[in-house]
Amino acid sequence: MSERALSSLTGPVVLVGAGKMGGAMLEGWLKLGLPARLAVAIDPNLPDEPAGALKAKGVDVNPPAHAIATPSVLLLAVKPQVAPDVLSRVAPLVGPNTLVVSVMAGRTLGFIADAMPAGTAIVRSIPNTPAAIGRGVTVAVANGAVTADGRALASALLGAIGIVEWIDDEDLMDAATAVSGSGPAYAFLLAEALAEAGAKAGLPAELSARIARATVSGAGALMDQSDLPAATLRQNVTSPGGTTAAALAVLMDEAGGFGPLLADAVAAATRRGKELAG
Ligand SMILES: NC(=O)c1ccc[n+]([C@@H]2O[C@H](COP(=O)([O-])OP(=O)(O)OC[C@H]3O[C@@H](n4cnc5c(N)ncnc54)[C@H](OP(=O)(O)O)[C@@H]3O)[C@@H](O)[C@H]2O)c1
Ligand code: PRO
Repeated sequence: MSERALSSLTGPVVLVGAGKMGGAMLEGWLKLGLPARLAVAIDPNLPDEPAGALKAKGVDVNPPAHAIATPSVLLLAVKPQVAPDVLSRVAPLVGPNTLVVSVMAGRTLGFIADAMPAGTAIVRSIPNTPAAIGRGVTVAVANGAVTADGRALASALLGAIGIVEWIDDEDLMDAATAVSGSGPAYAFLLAEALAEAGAKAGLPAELSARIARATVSGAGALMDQSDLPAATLRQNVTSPGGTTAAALAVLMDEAGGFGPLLADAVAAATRRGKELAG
């Protein structure tokens, strides 16, 4: 995190919901220089182990509300389904200079604004779990109350855990959630399904799982380090008349292949995001 971003923090960064996503983000910020004295985590039923790990790093975990200074940043990382209750509880913490950053799928800027004091600066974002290793992708949109400084602070915080793509049209958030927010699950499912397919083809199950996992992560790493388009990397594997071409004839079938299946999956996730808007 840049020194400029850190120095703009006059109050704490308060994390509401220290689960998988919020916990990974806080971890990333601490690693990148956020002083633990500026980190507060609110998660009333956080199990002893993660709570102890945060406390050991100096994070203030579940302090009484009256002991929390007005936050510079309030990060909302609870499940969208509990948002109405949780937002009404944390709204009194918000001051005129607090930047509220949400990572909740579906919940709109308007919904969050309605729960906060009038004029609150809000960034709605959707990160993904590779954030835990600094390789996240976050898509973000700001409401009209976010100043240039607020956007720079959000960029620094979200950029500390990977790349950030700002959009102006909030209507695109549910589709972005379906692609990059949920996307890591599709890649992990590919590794699982490839392992099962290898076992069905006669490989010992554990060997199949090992080589499938290493293949999916190796292909991702190759794509990361290459400037070539994904299609070219695919073509580089595909010898004319060879084994890959035989597999791709199935996977690239226009009616039943990967393309239409993934389009259906992304459409389903996009619809679910709109339902979660409430
Ligand atoms: N996981 C992802 O890949 C991902 C990606 C992008 C965005 N998101 C978004 O991130 C948010 C959290 O998802 P997650 O996967 O991290 O879920 P999670 O692991 O369940 O984290 C949510 C945390 O919030 C806690 N919580 C519940 N009620 C609370 C309250 N009143 N005050 C403070 N904390 C409370 C939960 O505790 P209990 O377990 O005790 O209920 C849990 O520890 C969701 O809105 C999701 O849409 C997730
Ligand atoms: N995980 C959250 C969900 O499944 C949001 C994107 C990834 O709803």
